[in-house]
Amino acid sequence: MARYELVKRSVALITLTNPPVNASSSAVRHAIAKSMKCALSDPEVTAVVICGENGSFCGGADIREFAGPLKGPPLVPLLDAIEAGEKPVVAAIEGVALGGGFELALVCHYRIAHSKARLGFPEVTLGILPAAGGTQRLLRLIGIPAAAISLKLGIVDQVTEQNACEVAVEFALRAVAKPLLSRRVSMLTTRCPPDLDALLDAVTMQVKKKAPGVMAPLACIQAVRAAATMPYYKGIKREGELMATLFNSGQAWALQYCFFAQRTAGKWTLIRSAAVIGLGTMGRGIAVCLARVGISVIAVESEKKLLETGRQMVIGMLERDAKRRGVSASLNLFKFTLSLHDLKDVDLVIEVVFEDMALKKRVFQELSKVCRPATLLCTNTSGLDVDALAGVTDRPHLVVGMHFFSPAHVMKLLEVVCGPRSSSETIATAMSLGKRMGKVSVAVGNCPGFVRNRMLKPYIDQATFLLEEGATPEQIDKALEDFGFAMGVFRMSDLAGLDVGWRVRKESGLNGSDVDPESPPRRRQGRRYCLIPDMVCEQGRFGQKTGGGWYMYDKRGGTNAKPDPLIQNLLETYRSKYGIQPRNISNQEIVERCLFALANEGFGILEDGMAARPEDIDVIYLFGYGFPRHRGGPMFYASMVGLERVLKRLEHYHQAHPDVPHLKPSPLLKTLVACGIPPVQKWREHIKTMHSHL
Ligand SMILES: CCCCCCCCCCCCCC(=O)CC(=O)SCCNC(=O)CCNC(=O)[C@H](O)C(C)(C)COP(=O)(O)OP(=O)(O)OC[C@H]1O[C@@H](n2cnc3c(N)ncnc32)[C@H](O)[C@@H]1OP(=O)(O)O
Ligand SMILES: NC(=O)C1=CN([C@@H]2O[C@H](COP(=O)(O)OP(=O)(O)OC[C@H]3O[C@@H](n4cnc5c(N)ncnc54)[C@H](O)[C@@H]3O)[C@@H](O)[C@H]2O)C=CC1
Repeated sequence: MARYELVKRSVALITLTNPPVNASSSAVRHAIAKSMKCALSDPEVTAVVICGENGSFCGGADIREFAGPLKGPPLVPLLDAIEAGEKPVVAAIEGVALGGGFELALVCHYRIAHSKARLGFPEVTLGILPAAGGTQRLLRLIGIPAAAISLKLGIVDQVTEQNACEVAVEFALRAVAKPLLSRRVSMLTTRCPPDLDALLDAVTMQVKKKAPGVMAPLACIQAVRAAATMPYYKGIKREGELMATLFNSGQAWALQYCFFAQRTAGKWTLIRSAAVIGLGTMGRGIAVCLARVGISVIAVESEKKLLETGRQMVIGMLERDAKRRGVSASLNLFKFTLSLHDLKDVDLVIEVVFEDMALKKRVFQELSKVCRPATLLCTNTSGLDVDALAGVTDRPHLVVGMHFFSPAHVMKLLEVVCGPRSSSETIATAMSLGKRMGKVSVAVGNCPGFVRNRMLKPYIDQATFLLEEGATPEQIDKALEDFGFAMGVFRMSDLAGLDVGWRVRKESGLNGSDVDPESPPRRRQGRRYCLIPDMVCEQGRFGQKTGGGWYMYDKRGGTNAKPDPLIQNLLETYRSKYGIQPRNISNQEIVERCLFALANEGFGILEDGMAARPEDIDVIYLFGYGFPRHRGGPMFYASMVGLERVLKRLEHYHQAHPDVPHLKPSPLLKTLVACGIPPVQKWREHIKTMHSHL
């Protein structure tokens, strides 16, 4: 609830840690009290900085605790002790410092605020008033009446654009030798206008007119009068009396109820029950994601034995997950069945059977018959046409893709695939269900591979072409890992499984019996094609799960990748068979060809209207492929390299490899260069919205 650490050898840094807004719950107050005691008693510590985690200083008291008996250290003595301490305390304010959070900042001897920080006392909207000295201290600091900018008023000592905490630590070091007396706000005298009574009477009239019958604003005016006319110790007593009256009033209860009701209302959900069809690799994880957020799940398999295996896997995953999160496993939310007829009442179905269009169509036809008319029908296909599935149902507007990534209960990304007939409500429901499951949901258009996998193809193609030309999997992976990826393309493919892509290539006629026997070597469907990935799969090497793929592993499921002489051998034989003279390939060429081809496809996707914004593509790659965050995502990276350079290099590589269409610069990239290279946030202004599929 608060982290305590020593920084710069002599500054105690207290970080409030109570997400989402670091509200000062009883546990947080307890942690502050303990940390302050440590800081004040440690001779090494010369100054203290208080800040909040995740960009929020403190959103005030934990309003949920107002409903029960008051627990934990009371705030007033805790704050008084901070102010009275003999070591300078600096508040580093980012995000919000509201209510009790602002009161905490006011007892600090100095306040450093980020320029976007929000400070204030919203208590009146909850039917109470700032009752931990807030009314007394703020007025002593800024006088009556007051309205202007915090810095001018002297509420904060420094406004910064940088990390407020780092600035505060430096500030604290400089404050060590300075006297603290004048920094204790409760010791100041309130600056009052001569006509105080008239001013407060006028404000009272206004408040009565604007909010007739509402108690809290009137109590605030009385507290202001106390701050103006009484010494601090009497003023705070008066503030407490006013709070006691308000705190137990029906008005406070009603207003606090409204605060949460407003937020609960926003969480209205259509989905209480769902079904998952197919308990293989993906179905199990998806079932766990649903149950984790309290949705009851009917899980369907095709055979008794598979159902039992699936059941055991799901239960195991749920139990491990619950243990990790310190909650009890929600096993009672599950029903396992072999019959689709059990799905007649569910709100939503996610189909997760094999990637086979004929099979999926049969499932969707059957679902149309058994599910009630309002049930949403979703597919986890990794690339099949969502609209073709919608077309076999009686409700194409209620069909949408929900494309999870493996392992589904871990990976954050969810692509919500919008078919041309998916209704806005259907898309919105899938998006909000994704959010509810803790996913980062991105709406994408219905094109082969959608966004992530469509972009992955040119990226992987380039890597395999580089293999043909003379590179090794290790060299390519090393170059990409040096760029920032946790795993290079081959190690990542071994982890995901090579058979998935192999099956997709077979289905699209790129290998197997459907290949045109007249095709020239290393060409398919009119373009360059590398046969090496198929040859690896033909040897039963599917990656980690089979103990070998692009690398060798010590056992099936092993993760320790070692270069495999067998692959080296295969590459040499392949090159000599096709008369390829291997050449030295630089890391720069590896990174450029893989990443510029990736971004180039991204431009194509934007142009086709399959993603709404470059930001969407970057988020897909950050959360769905581990693109190094410090590079911003493929589109942002392209903008940082400079679009002109990306264009030139693509032109260069396309000239060298004219049979690789993915290297041909996309028209949108050319347009952006031609119109002065706008920043990434402005690209959408140059995308023809008439083509948008979203
Ligand atoms: C004999 C009787 C004697 C009685 C004497 C009584 C003495 C009692 C002494 C008590 C003295 C304490 C004085 C004090 O500290 C007073 C206070 O501080 S009251 C609280 C003042 N703060 C606020 O009013 C802030 C409220 N929050 C907001 O305005 C917004 O949430 C905020 C701007 C911070 C963020 O907005 P946004 O980004 O839009 O997010 P949400 O609004 O959706 O919120 C996200 C999430 O966080 C929950 N939440 C936010 N603030 C609080 C909070 N203060 N306490 C608890 N929870 C909070 C919010 O509910 C959302 O969660 P959900 O799960 O979605 O609901
Ligand atoms: N494996 C992956 O990394 C990813 C897969 N996908 C997609 O998810 C879907 C499933 O893939 P996986 O889980 O990997 O396959 P899988 O082969 O592991 O599991 C499929 C399951 O569906 C079951 N099944 C088949 N027909 C059925 C029927 N009529 N009724 C009930 N169950 C039936 C099978 O018994 C099997 O358990 C595919 O469309 C795939 O393209 C999507 C994203 C990633």
